[in-house]
Amino acid sequence: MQRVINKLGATLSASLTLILGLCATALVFVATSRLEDDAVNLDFERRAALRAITVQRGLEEAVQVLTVINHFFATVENTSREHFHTFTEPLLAKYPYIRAFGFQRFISDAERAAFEAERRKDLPDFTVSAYVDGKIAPAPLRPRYLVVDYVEPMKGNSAALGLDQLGNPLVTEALNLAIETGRPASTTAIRLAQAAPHERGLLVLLPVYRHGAPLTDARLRREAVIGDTSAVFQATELVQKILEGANLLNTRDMGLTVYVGASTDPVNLIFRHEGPHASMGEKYGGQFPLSLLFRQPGDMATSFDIAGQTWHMVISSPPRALFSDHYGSLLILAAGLLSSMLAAAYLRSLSMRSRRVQRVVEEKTAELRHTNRLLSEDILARKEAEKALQLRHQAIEASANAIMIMSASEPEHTIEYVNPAFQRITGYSASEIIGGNIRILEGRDSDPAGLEAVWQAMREKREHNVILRNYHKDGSELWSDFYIAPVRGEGDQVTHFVAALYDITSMKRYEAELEFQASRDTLTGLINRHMLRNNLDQAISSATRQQHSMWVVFVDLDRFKFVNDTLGHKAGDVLLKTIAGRLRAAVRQADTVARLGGDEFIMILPEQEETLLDTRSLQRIMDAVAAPVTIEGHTLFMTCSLGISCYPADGLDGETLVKHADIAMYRAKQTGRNNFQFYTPAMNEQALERLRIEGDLRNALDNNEFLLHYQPKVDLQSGRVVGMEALIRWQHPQLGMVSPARFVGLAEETGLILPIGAWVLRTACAQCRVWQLAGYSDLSVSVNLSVRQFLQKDLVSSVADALQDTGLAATSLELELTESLMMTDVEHAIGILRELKTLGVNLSIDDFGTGYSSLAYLKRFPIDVLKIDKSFVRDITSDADDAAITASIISLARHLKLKVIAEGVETDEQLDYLRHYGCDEIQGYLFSPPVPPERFEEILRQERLAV
Ligand SMILES: Nc1nc2c(ncn2[C@@H]2O[C@@H]3COP(=O)(O)O[C@H]4[C@@H](O)[C@H](n5cnc6c(=O)[nH]c(N)nc65)O[C@@H]4COP(=O)(O)O[C@H]3[C@H]2O)c(=O)[nH]1
Repeated sequence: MQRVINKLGATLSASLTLILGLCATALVFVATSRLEDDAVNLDFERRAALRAITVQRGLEEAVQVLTVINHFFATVENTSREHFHTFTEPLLAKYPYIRAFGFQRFISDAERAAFEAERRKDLPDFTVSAYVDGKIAPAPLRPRYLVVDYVEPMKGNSAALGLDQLGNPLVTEALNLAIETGRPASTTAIRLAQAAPHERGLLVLLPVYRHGAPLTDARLRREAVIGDTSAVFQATELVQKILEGANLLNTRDMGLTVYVGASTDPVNLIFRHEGPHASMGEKYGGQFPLSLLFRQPGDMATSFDIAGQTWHMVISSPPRALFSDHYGSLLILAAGLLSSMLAAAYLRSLSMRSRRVQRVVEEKTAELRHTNRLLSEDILARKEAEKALQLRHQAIEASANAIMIMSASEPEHTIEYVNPAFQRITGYSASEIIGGNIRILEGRDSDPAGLEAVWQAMREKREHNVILRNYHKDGSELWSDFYIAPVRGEGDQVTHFVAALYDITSMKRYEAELEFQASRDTLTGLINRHMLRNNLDQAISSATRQQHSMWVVFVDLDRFKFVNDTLGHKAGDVLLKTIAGRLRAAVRQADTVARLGGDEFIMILPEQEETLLDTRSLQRIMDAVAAPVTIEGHTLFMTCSLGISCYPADGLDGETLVKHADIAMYRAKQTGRNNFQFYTPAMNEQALERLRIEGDLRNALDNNEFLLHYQPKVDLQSGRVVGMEALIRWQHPQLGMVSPARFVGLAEETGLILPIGAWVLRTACAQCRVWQLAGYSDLSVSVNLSVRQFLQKDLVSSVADALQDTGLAATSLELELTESLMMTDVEHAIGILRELKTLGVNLSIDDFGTGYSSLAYLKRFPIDVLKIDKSFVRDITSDADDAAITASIISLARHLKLKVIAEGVETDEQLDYLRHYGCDEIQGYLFSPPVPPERFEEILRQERLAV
């Protein structure tokens, strides 16, 4: 298709070139031929004009000859025939085209005969004659005659003698004109009598006037005219002679026709000089088609007046010598045609050649293009490969991860390349590491198994991924996610290994931090419950391995809730942090201190070779907790209760050990707090029971299972019952009578102590009032207040309500508060106590001496009674310390003007001792245990009876 198009294009191009060439040639040719035409025409015009002017001048000159003859007549009067002959002879010789000179004379008819007669003297045949029917004959009669009188040369013209010219209108017309103008006048071409019939001549007349006659105007001239001189011109010869004389007839390059007259009427034709161009075809010599290419040559026609007669000349253009006239243009045409054709041919051949070349070029181009395409593709592929390589190289260089390339052939897998990140991550520069191997990153804690796995993978030429603990050049830990992969070269041979080392140190640190956080108690920084389990397991494992025993110590702060509720959680947190720090400081480094939550802590104290487990360590713990703590201006005196379980005796797993330590701690709580208790299996039973009764406790109040026992208080001076302490009892459906020691703590933990306490208060008040109304008006009742109750916001109002509702006087009510409760936050306690005192109730400190009561604070408490704890009373007779403490308390109370009462008096010795030291009241089994109301009433009655 392309070829066809090309071929067509070539042909078109050649044709176009030819056409263009021809057009250009034609244009040049036409322009040139026009120039040539113009030149030829100009030449023709010039030559035609030459001929015309030659003829005109020749005729005018000929007429001038007549003028000369006329002048002769005018000047020579009575000119004779001889004169005439003599005068005209040289002129005729000179102007051979003048056929004859003549003199015509006017004669009247009257004069005719005489005249004829006269002339016949010389010329016997002379007659006034005229053409009649084409023949010369005596002129018909007429008034006047213009008779040819003289004629020269006679030879050949003698026939004209005597001819009357007036019979010839042409002559008369010319004569009139000559007279009119005063100038020579010519006839048109006329047949000459003296010439052959076909010959035409001209008769030019110039009037002859009488001598001396005025000739100033036409009339005068008419009057004066006597005849005329004439010249007979043989028109054809005249023109011929004129032209020959000017050498203008020796060429036939142009035709020439001369007419006497204004038109080219053939009648007027007097001369014809044939040119070569009778017709267009002749004109161009059979080159008619070519003649179309040239501008048609025009004939030149010109008219002029000669002796009043219009002459007309037509000069035909000479035949066009196409090849001579248009040599240039034809040459241009030929050259143009030739060159166009040659150009076209050349173009065509060129185009053919060009087509061939083009075809070849196309083929070559296609091949080249194909090759180029392949080359381009190859280059592109190479470039892309290079680009990809460069990109990869740049990516590797820019990689945030350390990348190294190691030899696969070297046994130690020499490092051949490391990227910039390698130095940044490991601290080793390329120059330091290249040539070495990855062992440089290993350290004392590197995972041998992990490293060996990497080397094994390289030996087996496979990829491997492992988390390694490497080391930075500066010795710092460098955790890396290490990935290694073989690089295969030709023949699938492993030539290198590429290793990427993702620095996960910060991630590991973060993990460790998270782990730490996850293992730590956020408040205290101690390990938490979760981590405790691990530590316990490890400690158990260790103890098992070493066959050592181990203690698990459950530490519970006493009265922490009081702090938390009174000072707020913030203060509680500060307290916990302080205690945590103290606990940590109180034990060895190897020991574990964990916080379970709230105010509960677990300590793991493993036995060590050099330091065997000792209860002194427990005391150190308690002492650490007991040191005063000042928070927000409040000085707190905290105590704690410890429960200890021992591995392996009390349990073989962490959970059991903690549980048993908890039970023991609970036991410590039960036994008055601020002490430690070792776990015993019996405690376990109690704990189980505790769990059981906890559920029942919730319904006990609704089921009216509680009741109050009253223990009398006896005034030592009077020996009378002055009051009683209300002590709660739980009549459990299954367990029977349950001691408060078994459920009060639980009630306090569960919050049930509040409704229970309220019930106790109201019941006790009511009972006291009943008994007062029954006649024991001085009777007072004391009620224990738990921590929760003490911290209850509406404590004062609820107490007031109870008093009001029962009708008991406030002074008949004594509220017993524990020493440790008040000492936990003295200021707060003082505030509550003062409020209670506004009601008028009595306040006593229960269990006095068991806590860390500060005497300085004690005097600030608005209390009324100190109650010596039965633990002192119990041993006052056997323990000097207890006796001294008891005596001191009594003394202190007296000093502070407080009533002092001793509880748990069981023996007379105790009673004596107390009495001796001035104790005010006693309470104890010696007089009466706590008893139901009925029994108490009996005691009251018996006493009254005794009195
Ligand atoms: N060994 C011995 N013990 C004697 C003797 N005299 C009295 N007791 C016991 O000593 C305890 C005195 O009560 P507490 O110190 O207030 O100690 C009370 C008190 O703290 C608490 N409690 C009892 N009733 C209530 C109550 O209604 N409310 C509150 N918050 N606590 C109560 O339970 C604790 C124990 O109460 P109880 O078992 O009734 O035990 C009573 C009583 O039975 C004696 O001579 N020898």
